[in-house]
Amino acid sequence: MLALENIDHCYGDRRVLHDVSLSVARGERVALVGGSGEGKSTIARLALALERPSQGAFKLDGAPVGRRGRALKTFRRQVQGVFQDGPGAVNPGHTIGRIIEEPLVHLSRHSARARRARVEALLEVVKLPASYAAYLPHQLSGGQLQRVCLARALAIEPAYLVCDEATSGLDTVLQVELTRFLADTCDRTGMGLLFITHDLRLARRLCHRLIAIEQGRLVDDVIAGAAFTHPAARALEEAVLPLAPIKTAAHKTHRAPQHADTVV
Ligand SMILES: Nc1ncnc2c1ncn2[C@@H]1O[C@H](COP(=O)(O)OP(=O)(O)OP(=O)(O)O)[C@@H](O)[C@H]1O
Repeated sequence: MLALENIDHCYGDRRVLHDVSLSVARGERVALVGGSGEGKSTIARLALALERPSQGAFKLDGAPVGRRGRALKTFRRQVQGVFQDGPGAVNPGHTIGRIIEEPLVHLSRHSARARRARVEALLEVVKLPASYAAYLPHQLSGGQLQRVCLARALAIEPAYLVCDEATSGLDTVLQVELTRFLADTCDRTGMGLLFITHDLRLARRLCHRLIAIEQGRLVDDVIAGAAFTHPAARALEEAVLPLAPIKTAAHKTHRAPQHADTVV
């Protein structure tokens, strides 16, 4: 179990998280949803031990997470993350193959040959040609780099994965394929997933449980099939864009040309 317990978090004298308690069990897929600036990425950074909470406990399998050295390395072997900013998350001077291989070098005992085979398999998983292993990051699109970051995070088969808007830069077909792959991985390996997103539909499709955050407070926690009850969470649900075009005054005055208007 990856668990944040009664977390308060401050930047300077500004408190951005208030008494947050959130846990992800092995094999469980939990979505954290909320609007912009509500505290989702802060929770992602805390869950990945990239920052330490101002107050409260952070535990992995019941034990407090170590702050440095071997304890932190053990944590990194178990918990990996993917953020939205693909280009910012990779070394621009390293090849794609080296980037994906990196956690295997530091956190596993794979031989060089086994690492190369794993890189190839991971590229296939994220729908990139094996030849991309030799490319540099600037030769890939933002969405392709996003997939490289996902491959890197999955390389050591972590026990938990934290995705912060990790599929947001991808087209819908790829999003569906990769979320299906993530779900399969969780079922197959028992990986726990904390999936942070603005996209409620994606969250409901992928996750067992949905947690809503507003102004640094967790305000709702429901199973995927159930409706939210808190007004802020319901507002997220209702804020889905309608399929019809938005009607403006200009729509009314600028009538689209009818067949009869057209001079042939
Ligand atoms: N390093 C920082 N220093 C100061 N304030 C910060 C820092 N990081 C985040 N904040 C503040 O914490 C609050 C929560 O930010 P956070 O990035 O966690 O929100 P979010 O829900 O992930 O937003 P978005 O969906 O827009 O990425 C915001 O008010 C933000 O300004």
